[in-house]
Amino acid sequence: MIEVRGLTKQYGAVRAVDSLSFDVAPGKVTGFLGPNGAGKSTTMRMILGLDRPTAGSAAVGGRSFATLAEPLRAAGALLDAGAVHPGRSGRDHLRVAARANGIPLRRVDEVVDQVGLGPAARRRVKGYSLGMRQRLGIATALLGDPAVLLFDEPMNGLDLDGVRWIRRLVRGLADEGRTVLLSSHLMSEMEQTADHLVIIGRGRLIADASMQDVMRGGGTSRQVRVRTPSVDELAGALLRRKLRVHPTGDGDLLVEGATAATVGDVALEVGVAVHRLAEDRSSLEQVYLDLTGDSVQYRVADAPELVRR
Ligand SMILES: Nc1ncnc2c1ncn2[C@@H]1O[C@H](COP(=O)(O)OP(=O)(O)OP(=O)(O)O)[C@@H](O)[C@H]1O
Repeated sequence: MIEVRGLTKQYGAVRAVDSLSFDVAPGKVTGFLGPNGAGKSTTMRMILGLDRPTAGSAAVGGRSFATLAEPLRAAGALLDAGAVHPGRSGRDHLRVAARANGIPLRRVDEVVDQVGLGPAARRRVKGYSLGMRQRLGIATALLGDPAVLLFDEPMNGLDLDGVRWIRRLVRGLADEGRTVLLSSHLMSEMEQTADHLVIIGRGRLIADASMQDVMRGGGTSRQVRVRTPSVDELAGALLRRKLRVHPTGDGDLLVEGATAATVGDVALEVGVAVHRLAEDRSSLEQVYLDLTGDSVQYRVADAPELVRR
């Protein structure tokens, strides 16, 4: 469990993180989203005790991370995959980290296997591709077998196989009951991976809700596509019910702000045949753009159910 309460970070004139409060629950993948500069990395660094908050607090497993003697056992993190001594082999890097944290050295080979670093573990980090650095960073995070994991953009630099691997890895870690906080700007990946979302903008909380609720909250752009041989009749009936209807180029109708059930019921009432009926689900990307766009303030006010407190 991660508990963030009133967390604030001021850098000179810039308020990078502004009174942020949220929990990251165990057994789930929590996606951490926000535009560039929103304060995600700063928040993660404060959770890990790497940056001192201007105000507020963050606790990992009920304790302030900075006070933990062997932090890698409490929480593992991938923050900056470049932050490894380039002259060391991956394996040596892991051995140093294990020793410093009282972790048995046999864990080194276990995590090397787990992340699929293979023989590359014995080569100098200097020659690693970005993908290999990401795997090494993740191996370091897993070393202490921690209950809490923070991954900042772990998919960066990975090819499709690597991205799929991360998806399975974080899912597996959450299914084992661990707390997983994952930031990524890859919306389609987030949509497939996260159970819960914390979305921030300009250092402030925009949404803290399940993926389902966030997607429902984006329901303003929900529309239904319907195909009928009686286009005019159905369009007329829908318009009489104050629904907005647009013909598509290929003979279907798009009905805004309605569910498939509503459109189906209207068709039944007026006795017209329906050959196809489908809800166009908004993508997380669209919902995210709506939430983090310039109208953020209004959207939040419009959708208070997306912020738990
Ligand atoms: N050490 C620092 N000194 C001054 N300003 C900083 C420092 N670190 C971050 N900032 C500023 O704080 C704000 C939040 O940055 P942060 O890196 O946390 O955002 P982010 O959401 O992680 O963005 P990105 O997705 O681009 O990594 C930005 O305006 C950034 O310029």
